[in-house]
Amino acid sequence: MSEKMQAIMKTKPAYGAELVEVEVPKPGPGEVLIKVLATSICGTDLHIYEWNEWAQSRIKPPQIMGHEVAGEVVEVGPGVDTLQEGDYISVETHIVCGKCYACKHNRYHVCQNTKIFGVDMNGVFAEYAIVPAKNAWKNPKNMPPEYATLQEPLGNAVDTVLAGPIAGRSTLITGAGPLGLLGIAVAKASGAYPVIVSEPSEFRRELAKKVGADYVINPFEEDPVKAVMDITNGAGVEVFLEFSGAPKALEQGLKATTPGGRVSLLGLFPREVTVDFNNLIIFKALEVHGITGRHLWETWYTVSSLIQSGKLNLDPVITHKYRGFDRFEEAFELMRAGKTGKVVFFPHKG
Ligand SMILES: NC(=O)c1ccc[n+]([C@@H]2O[C@H](COP(=O)([O-])OP(=O)(O)OC[C@H]3O[C@@H](n4cnc5c(N)ncnc54)[C@H](O)[C@@H]3O)[C@@H](O)[C@H]2O)c1
Ligand SMILES: C[C@@H](O)[C@H](N)C(=O)O
Ligand SMILES: [Zn+2]
Ligand SMILES: [Zn+2]
Repeated sequence: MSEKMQAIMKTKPAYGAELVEVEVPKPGPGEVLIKVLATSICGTDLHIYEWNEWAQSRIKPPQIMGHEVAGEVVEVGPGVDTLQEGDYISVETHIVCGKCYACKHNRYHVCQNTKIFGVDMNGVFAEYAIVPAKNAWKNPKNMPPEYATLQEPLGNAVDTVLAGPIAGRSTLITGAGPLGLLGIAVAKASGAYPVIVSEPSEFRRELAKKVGADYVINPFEEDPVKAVMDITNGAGVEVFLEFSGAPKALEQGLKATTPGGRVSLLGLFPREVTVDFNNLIIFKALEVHGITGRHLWETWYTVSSLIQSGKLNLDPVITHKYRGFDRFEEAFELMRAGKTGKVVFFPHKG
């Protein structure tokens, strides 16, 4: 007998999504079925919802949205010997080939054939979801689902913040959206000081303070470079972490970084950016990192341990919690308006 479930589905190639009732799927070979305990909205989901150019080129409706998740394995498909019913898991979203040059060098995070869970296939904004077993990450039973679902984006933040030494280092974070807020939490837990955050939204500057930022700056009202120089007695910051994707923030951050400092870039810019390489990078001997995805699986170990240490201040980052999906449109519109940190759904109402 088949069972039905609710799911947020991208039904049409147009703005928005629909709450639909569909059959609970059966896991195929190499897959498991999970009961979704918590699932959170990523900026990528918002792009799919808005149906921007990238989404139009990549997404093939109808498709269930969502990729950040915590869930319990309720059925195991043929050939899966790494998971069993009752396991409590999250999911690495990058499905890598294991065969390309990058994979053969253990650089799975830059696999040349990466498929993305919840982007290139059905995802987790549903009461139940199919997960490829090889991408499951087992959680300790006592980790709250609202934290466990944040591990995937936390992995992006961890790889950005911990791409070089951070303890005791002055740090500038540009952008306090959901990713930047997670970055602040990781930087503070890792001993960065002072953590200076540049963010134009007042709501998000307040969140940044709650998460632990030592100084917040509105870059539209004061010059972040001057503010950083004042705070650091003219030295500039040791570490610049870019989480905004704003070209201006990149320029300001490079100017505010001390010569010989470290720059880690996660934010994705809307277009090609122009940078004065000679004066802002080469003559300053900056160490610059591009950050993408998560190291498999080192980053997951670090994220899990940081959460279990109790040192990550995640509660202020989670601004909205919804039981069920009934109000999903409200959640997406709030996020579009920049009036949220992380938004978490608990799909089962009981
Ligand atoms: N490289 C990767 O693997 C990866 C993974 C996930 C997300 N990202 C990117 O990381 C970035 C952050 O993600 P998010 O979900 O938090 O995005 P977001 O758009 O919600 O947050 C960006 C924040 O930057 C702020 N901002 C805008 N202009 C600014 C400026 N001049 N100076 C300082 N702050 C400014 C915005 O007000 C906003 O709060 C995005 O660009 C996203 O695409 C990259
Ligand atoms: C899928 C994308 O949104 C995801 N956060 C990543 O790390 O790639
Ligand atoms: Zn994502
Ligand atoms: Zn590969």
